[in-house]
Formats: sequence, C-alpha cells, structure tokens
Amino acid sequence: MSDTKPRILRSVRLLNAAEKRIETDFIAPPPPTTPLDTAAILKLAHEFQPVAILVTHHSPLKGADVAALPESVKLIATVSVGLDHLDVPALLARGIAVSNTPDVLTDCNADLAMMLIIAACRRAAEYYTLMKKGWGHTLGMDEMLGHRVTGKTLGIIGVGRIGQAVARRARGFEMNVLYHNRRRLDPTHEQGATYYESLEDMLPKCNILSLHLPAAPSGGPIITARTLALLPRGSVLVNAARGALVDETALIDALRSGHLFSAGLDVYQNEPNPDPRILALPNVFMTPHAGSATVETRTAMCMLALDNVTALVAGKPLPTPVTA
Ligand SMILES: NC(=O)C1=CN([C@@H]2O[C@H](COP(=O)(O)OP(=O)(O)OC[C@H]3O[C@@H](n4cnc5c(N)ncnc54)[C@H](OP(=O)(O)O)[C@@H]3O)[C@@H](O)[C@H]2O)C=CC1
Ligand SMILES: O=C(O)C(=O)[C@@H](O)[C@H](O)[C@H](O)CO
Repeated sequence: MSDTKPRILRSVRLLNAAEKRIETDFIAPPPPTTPLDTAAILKLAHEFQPVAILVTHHSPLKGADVAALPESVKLIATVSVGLDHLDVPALLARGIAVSNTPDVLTDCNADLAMMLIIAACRRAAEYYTLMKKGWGHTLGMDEMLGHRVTGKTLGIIGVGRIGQAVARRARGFEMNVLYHNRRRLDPTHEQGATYYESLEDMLPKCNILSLHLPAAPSGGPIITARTLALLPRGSVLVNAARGALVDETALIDALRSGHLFSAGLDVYQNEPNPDPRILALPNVFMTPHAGSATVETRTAMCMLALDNVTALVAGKPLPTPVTA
C-alpha cells in the first residue's frame, strides 16, 4: 500500500467491481462486514483521516455529526440519489463537497414501482401467502379478485427522473397519467401526462397514486389522513420514495377501513423494522427498500460514487455534485 493514494472510508461493503477499484486506487480499511452506523463512521474517520467517505441512507450525517467530521474529509459521496440523510447545507458550509448517484438507478426504481403497482392492484401478497400455505381449494369465480391495471388513472407526485420513467412505463399499460410537482414540467417532457398544481384537484381522480418526490429534510408527510381522504374509495397507494412521506397510522386506518384497496410499499418510517401493524395487513405488498437493488444498478451506483472521489482528488469537477 502506498501512502500517496487517497484515503477513503465506506459505510458498507460495495459491489465487487467497486471493491477491486478501491484496492487498486485508494487506501481504505477492510470492507465492513455489516453496515457502519454514524457513530462508527465518525470514530473511524478520526482514526483514519480520509479525504472522502462513501455513505448510504443508513448512515445519516446531520447536525452535530457534520461538525464532528475531521478536517481531512473533503467529500461525502452518498451511494444514493436521495439526500434526506444528509445535512447538505451544513456539509457545504464546512467546505465538504457532496455527491450522489442520480440517473443510474432511475430505471430500476421505476421498474420496482411498476411491480408494486401491479402487485398491489392484483393482490400479489395475498396470492403468494395462499400458495405458500398450500392453496388447497379451487377459487370461486368471485373470490380474491383484484383490480385491472390497464387503462387506470395513475397519479404521480414528484415527476422528476424516476417519476417520468414510471409515467413512460404506465403508458405501456394504457394508463391515464396525472402528476403534481411544485412546478409544471416543460410541456415537451410531459408526454401526455396532465399537470395538477393542486393535490386537492388531482387526488380525487386517481385510481392509483405513486410517490416519487424526495423527503424534505425537515418536512412532514405529504400523505396524511387528509390527503388519503381525497383519494377515491378503493384506490391504491404506492411508495417507492421515502417512508417519511407517509403518515403510517393514517395509511393503516385507510387500509383497514377499505378506503384504500391496497398498498405497495418499498420504504417505511422505521427501517429496517417497519411498524408491525403494516406487516400484519394482508393487503400490502412489501419490499425491503430495494428500489435500486439490482446487480447492474448497484454496480453503477458504487462506480459513480467512486468516480466522484477520483474527480475530487484529481482536482476535477465532480460528475454528480450536489449543489444545495
Ligand atoms: N426506494 C428506493 O430504493 C429509492 C428511492 N428513491 C427516492 O426517489 C426520490 C426521487 O428520485 P429522482 O426522481 O431521481 O429525483 P428528482 O429530483 O429527479 O425528482 C423529484 C421530483 O419531485 C418533485 N418534488 C420535489 N418536492 C416536491 C414536493 N414537495 N411536492 C411535489 N413534488 C415535489 C420535483 O419537482 P419540483 O421541484 O418541481 O417540485 C422533482 O420533479 C429520491 O429523492 C429518493 O428519495 C430513489 C432511488 C431509490
Ligand atoms: O438512491 C436512493 O435514494 C435509495 O434510497 C436507494 O438507492 C438506496 O440508497 C440504496 O438502497 C443504497 O442504500
């Protein structure tokens, strides 16, 4: 090991291609066998004095954690597009650059959102549970019926990279796509989707609502008892964005009462231990925050995070800097 190579830390073991690159290009401790929490990262950072730290949303760096980073750290490279685990203004104010991994995960997250939409509409969780129990009786003509996906009205909150990719997929299912952002897209990017400035106007028209906006660092949930009540009875909620966007008690009430037919969830307020009341609901199809969890995407995310470190140490512009 030559000490002329840059010293870096990562909070998780990366994919093999990225681990090989770390061996060749950087000096780093052995890959963690389990993800490091924030306290462990800070401790190691003081011992190791890295120039950059690769983190994920499992290891937040906010408030006092930012102040506690050693002077050696010049870049926090998050292996995620989401930034809600980082106090970006505080990091930038300390002169620490921030990078993330947009675009490379867009398609896989949109694929997973479509999986949740279809699974929630077609009762995949209940079918799977029945089959694992051994099935055992021929279903009646009107037993365990789901809802058709083709042709339905899909509302999307947050039509950025991932939201637009979901909208493209939805068009393949002949869905009518409505969307809400704080600002209307340039009409050339709308591709037939209809903009609603107000959720009050959009939600009553949705059969399915899919969330693809970021969680604001200090913001409350956008899906509450009030916004859920605006959805038509029998509609479906999908969240592959962030758990903090949904008031889970309101969601549970809506699923129990039948106001919502079902939900498809990849993210939860309390990860990795979601509310047991959600786990107990039959009409929720759940995945474990796996929106980007493919070999191809996770490899690309790790490599892009390292590309940012390489650029930083070479004094070049970061490929995917976070500016505010
Ligand atoms: N489940 C998983 O594993 C993954 C989850 N994600 C989540 O998906 C999120 C979106 O990623 P990506 O599409 O790349 O991000 P983008 O920044 O491209 O898109 C976000 C969109 O949300 C809109 N938006 C932001 N705030 C609001 C608001 N308060 N109300 C309505 N719309 C809003 C923005 O438009 P405007 O500014 O006009 O409002 C923008 O169009 C990430 O932040 C992350 O949290 C991402 C990857 C994997
Ligand atoms: O990109 C995001 O915002 C994500 O939430 C995901 O891609 C996770 O970062 C990924 O699961 C690594 O922890």
